[in-house]
Amino acid sequence: MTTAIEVQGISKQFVLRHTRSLKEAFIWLIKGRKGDLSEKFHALKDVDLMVEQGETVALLGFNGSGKSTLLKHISGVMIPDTGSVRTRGKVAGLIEVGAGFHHDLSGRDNVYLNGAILGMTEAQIDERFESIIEFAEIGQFIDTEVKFYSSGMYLRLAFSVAVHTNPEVFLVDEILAVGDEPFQKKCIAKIQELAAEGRTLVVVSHDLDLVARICERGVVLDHGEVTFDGGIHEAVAKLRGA
Ligand SMILES: Nc1ncnc2c1ncn2[C@@H]1O[C@H](COP(=O)(O)OP(=O)(O)OP(=O)(O)O)[C@@H](O)[C@H]1O
Repeated sequence: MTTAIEVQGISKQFVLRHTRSLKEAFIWLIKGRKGDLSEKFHALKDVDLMVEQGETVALLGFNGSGKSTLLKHISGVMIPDTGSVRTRGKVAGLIEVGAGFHHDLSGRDNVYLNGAILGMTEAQIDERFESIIEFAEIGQFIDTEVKFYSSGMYLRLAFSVAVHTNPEVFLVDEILAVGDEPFQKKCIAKIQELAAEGRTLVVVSHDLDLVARICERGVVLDHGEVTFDGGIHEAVAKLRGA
């Protein structure tokens, strides 16, 4: 088996409070700048995660447990303080929906811009363009600036571009909640199709019934630590406190 994602001992700290009162800063100065003036906390603590090619994994946990932070490390948009992340093959992430979109450009231009950011050549985008707008069902709005799109339209186009990059590893963060029901069904079907083709999938979602349908493995995070890693049904049961 080939490893698609290898996360080894990663930790990530965030600064809780950047600003301090003058008094606090003064005391800190006269005490010889001892300690750290900013308050920090660990969003991820020594997390290990090995995912084999073709595995479908759900990252589960309560709000603030570190799921999105871990996904951002896998996608490469965040760098860990310690530890390492390695991925094999093309990774496409639907993490911050339409993050690569430019508001003042049309849907069409954004398909090219976003497609290029996600590693497609112009010729590949030309070839897949019709299929991208067809899947997104954007139709006549393709030449409208995306700042006038509804959040659902934005999502459709972003999702469509991402799936058309033919990623080996597909990362999805809670985006399925944004679209309407028919589009959600279509996205889920597409995700299942990618999984059936042997693509690697990592999904973050609070919809436990949905992830149980899509994923085989569940990784539960709690305060930045992995507390369970195993079968999806057991992971869901753990989270539900069963
Ligand atoms: N850029 C950042 N700067 C400071 N704190 C951050 C940053 N990103 C995330 N955090 C904090 O890290 C913790 C973990 O956040 P994360 O978004 O990974 O949680 P999550 O498990 O995805 O939560 P949710 O289910 O609410 O989406 C939270 O307390 C969050 O406030």
